[in-house]
Amino acid sequence: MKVEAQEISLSIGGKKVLNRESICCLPGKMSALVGPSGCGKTTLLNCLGLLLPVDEGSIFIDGNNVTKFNAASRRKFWRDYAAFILQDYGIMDEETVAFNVTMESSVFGRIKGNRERLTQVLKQTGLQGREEELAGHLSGGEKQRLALARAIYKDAKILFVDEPTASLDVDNRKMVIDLFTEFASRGRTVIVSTHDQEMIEACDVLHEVGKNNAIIKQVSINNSV
Ligand SMILES: Nc1ncnc2c1ncn2[C@@H]1O[C@H](COP(=O)(O)OP(=O)(O)OP(=O)(O)O)[C@@H](O)[C@H]1O
Repeated sequence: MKVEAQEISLSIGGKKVLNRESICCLPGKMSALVGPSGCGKTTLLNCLGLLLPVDEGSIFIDGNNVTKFNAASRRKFWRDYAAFILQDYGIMDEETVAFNVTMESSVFGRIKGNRERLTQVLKQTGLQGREEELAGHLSGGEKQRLALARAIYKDAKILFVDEPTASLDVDNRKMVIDLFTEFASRGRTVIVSTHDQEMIEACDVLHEVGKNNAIIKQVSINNSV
């Protein structure tokens, strides 16, 4: 799905965080939001994912203006089309790893959801065999990979990602970048806020936030899915 912002502005606490920012994120591509700390990457990502309202400008999903979506429409968008990997990971510490991925409770100790797929995504994210562990017992990097496992399990059309490699070592960072690349290669839209040079190099489009909509690198639009 195509995710587009046209000249969006947002002030928070009297400070203009986004100033007429425009961006177009295409399906099948990884789009990076880059720039120095505090330039508004997370804020822009949250606006694109309809987690934050904008003061001015418009957001379009596949050409539909979703700027004024009400709460029910936003919830439907999040449920049916979006997956988020945000800085707090959105992990439920009191629940098991399996629940955090499938979002379905186990019944009498039996894991619900697609068991085969669960096993597959946990393997892909290096969390194999840890289905029954409490998520609260995982390290920061493991929680980050758990959030990734949930997003892959859901196989959402659009993946919104904030600093996905921040707590990861070299091997896990490569694994995460490869997973996003594979996700995009299947026609998914990946939008990632990042400082990570390796992640940036793997992206198809770099959008420098707060710099008059500067696109530093852009793949040929003709190649888009
Ligand atoms: N809820 C908030 N209340 C007050 N100020 C905020 C809030 N959210 C963001 N800001 C401010 O907006 C600016 C942009 O923040 P944002 O988190 O989007 O930047 P960023 O580019 O993602 O930074 P980083 O790379 O450090 O994560 C910052 O100056 C920040 O202090």
